[in-house]
Amino acid sequence: MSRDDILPEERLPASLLTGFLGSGKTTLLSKLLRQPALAETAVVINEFGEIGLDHHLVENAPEQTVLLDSGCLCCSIRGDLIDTLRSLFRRRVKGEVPPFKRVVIESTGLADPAPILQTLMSDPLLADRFRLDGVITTVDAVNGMDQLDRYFESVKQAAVADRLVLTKTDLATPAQLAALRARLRQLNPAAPQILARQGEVDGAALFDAGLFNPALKTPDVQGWLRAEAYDPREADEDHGHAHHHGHGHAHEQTALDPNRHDAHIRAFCVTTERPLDWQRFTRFIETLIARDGDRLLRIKGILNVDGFDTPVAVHGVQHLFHPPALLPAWPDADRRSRLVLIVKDLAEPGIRQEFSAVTAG
Ligand SMILES: Nc1nc2c(ncn2[C@@H]2O[C@H](COP(=O)(O)OP(=O)(O)OP(=O)(O)O)[C@@H](O)[C@H]2O)c(=O)[nH]1
Repeated sequence: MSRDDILPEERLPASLLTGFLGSGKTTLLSKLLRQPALAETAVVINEFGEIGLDHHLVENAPEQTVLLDSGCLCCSIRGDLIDTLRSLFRRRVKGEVPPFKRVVIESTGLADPAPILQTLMSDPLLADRFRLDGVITTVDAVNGMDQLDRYFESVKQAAVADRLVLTKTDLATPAQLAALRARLRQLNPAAPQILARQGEVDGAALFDAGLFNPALKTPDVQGWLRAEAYDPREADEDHGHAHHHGHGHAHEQTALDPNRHDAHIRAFCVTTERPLDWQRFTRFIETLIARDGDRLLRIKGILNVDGFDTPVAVHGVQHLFHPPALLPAWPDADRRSRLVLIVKDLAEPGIRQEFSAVTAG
């Protein structure tokens, strides 16, 4: 790892828009694309049922939209996604498509987000040209509860989100909305919950969720990591645009109903004040990946590494880790290493213990 590993900011941001079948992805996207700030956006759509609406969207933005129609994004067509994104970039360079500044990949409602994220991270050409801006997950305010109960994919999509958009809020009762929000906050404490009606939301709340914020021209560690959201003392605080009336509903993950899929997911943050020995940290991560890679839905972190004046950012999805990036500066006076983990069927205390061992004298 060296300064050469600093991620180039000029790569195009790519957002993954996911969410259960019929949860309002296309409605949201078609409204978003009408916002001036998102005018220069290319869209890659994975068709899977409900063709009519998606075609409507394609008609709205013919040159910037590429349709992937070979089935479910998460299984066989990873190669297609690679080819599509590569070709989109080539066409952009040749001037065959408008010079888009960001990409949104709309996945099928049944997709597991992990392979899509891995594709962006692992294909060398794509990783040179695109950077993951964030995962945006739509959750139906009326049917979301039931979908979370019944489909583990739906839980996963919500758990790994950087932004949660609660759709169809015009149809939900206040009680439905409050219950869903509390559940989502427990599942994913860090993601701001944005309320949408007929796809109307402020695009600024959904994009630029990544580590590199072009507007700030500097890494936005807080916005990306949101490590404080995992602190139990902060758990009742309002995140993002959420308004809830803290009656103690979101704090302790221990209260999870064991019969729910949610009980398989843990989202937590491990921290340490002591600078980390890079080799020991690497061993810790490598062991974790080798043993539990399938269960690491997402890891993000900022590390204070012994011998480095500035922090190192790490980001991984399951077995795949992005090359660590040495950032130009610490964002503030807080020099603690912070590692956020979203895991499935992995015991939090065990990981905490292993992480402490990395930092033990
Ligand atoms: N009342 C109401 N209806 C909505 C809202 N958002 C979406 N819908 C409707 O819900 C249905 C599904 O919306 P889509 O945008 O097609 O959902 P999707 O997630 O793209 O669906 P798939 O591509 O099939 O997974 C459509 O009939 C939309 O008009 C909303 O905020 N309020």
